[in-house]
Amino acid sequence: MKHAHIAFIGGGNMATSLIAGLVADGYEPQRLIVSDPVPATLAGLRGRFGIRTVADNASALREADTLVLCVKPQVAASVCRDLAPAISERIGLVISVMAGVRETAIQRWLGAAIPIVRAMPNTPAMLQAGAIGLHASDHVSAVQRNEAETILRAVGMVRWMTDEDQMDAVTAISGSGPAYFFLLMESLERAGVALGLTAEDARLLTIQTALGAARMAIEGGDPPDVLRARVTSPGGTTEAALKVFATAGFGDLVARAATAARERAGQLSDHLTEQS
Ligand SMILES: NC(=O)C1=CN([C@@H]2O[C@H](COP(=O)(O)OP(=O)(O)OC[C@H]3O[C@@H](n4cnc5c(N)ncnc54)[C@H](O)[C@@H]3O)[C@@H](O)[C@H]2O)C=CC1
Ligand SMILES: O=C(O)[C@@H]1CCC=N1
Repeated sequence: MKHAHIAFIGGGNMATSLIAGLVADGYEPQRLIVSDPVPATLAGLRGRFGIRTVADNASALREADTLVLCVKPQVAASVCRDLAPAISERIGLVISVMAGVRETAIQRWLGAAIPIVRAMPNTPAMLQAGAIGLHASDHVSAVQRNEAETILRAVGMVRWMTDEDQMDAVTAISGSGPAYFFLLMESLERAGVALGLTAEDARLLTIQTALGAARMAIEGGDPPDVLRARVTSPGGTTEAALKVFATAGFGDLVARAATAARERAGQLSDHLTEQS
């Protein structure tokens, strides 16, 4: 399949992750263009990937047939309104990765009846190990869904959501999720140092353990509770540690954290929907 010409509006962390994944997947860099107001950001992207860059958003659209909105939700309205006059019929698809920004709001700001697919990737997309939730409304055709899926599949595993509200849950679980695992790694590493390991040993043992556990969960076919039980010898060390987690309400804490993330996505959405 011939690759789309993709224009990324905003060249920050998420755009960089997506571009890294697409280039690694064989996308021709010349088919990718990024606009961002920060010259150093553009220079970094050019140097790293050999893609094209521009400082103003409208000129990024000149040759593009697909637009990927990668700016912060807080500037979504002004960026989309400024883009509106540059939207032509050649743009067949808009993909938004913005957390908590509804399709109807994007449609309204762009002022054009243009097919919009919402995507919620995460930063492991840069290693093509992303977890991505997608949602499209009924008026997005199968061909357009397929195109969005092809782009996002280049950077990870894709799951379609039937209800746009579920995108806030995806944001809370996998969009923000890498940060939760990094927090656990940081804490385990610190604990290792407190228990007498060198900083280097604590870090390497922690991250290799995270990789090994993730690979077992993905490749082994057994669910995490079965894998956990296998590590936990009766009366042993793991049981002693897990009792501390259970007593402190670890499961509830994780649920509360995820709920806070989902509520924040909802707040962003309510706030942005009010902007005309
Ligand atoms: N970082 C993450 O893990 C994830 C982020 N997202 C979403 O991706 C979007 C971008 O987030 P990040 O990349 O993390 O933020 P970021 O701050 O790294 O990138 C945003 C970029 O937009 C640029 N920008 C600011 N104003 C602009 C304008 N008027 N026109 C064009 N570019 C402009 C900034 O210079 C910056 O490079 C957000 O909406 C966020 O909700 C979604 C999934 C995961
Ligand atoms: O923290 C955020 O708002 C974005 C969305 C998901 C990950 N990062």
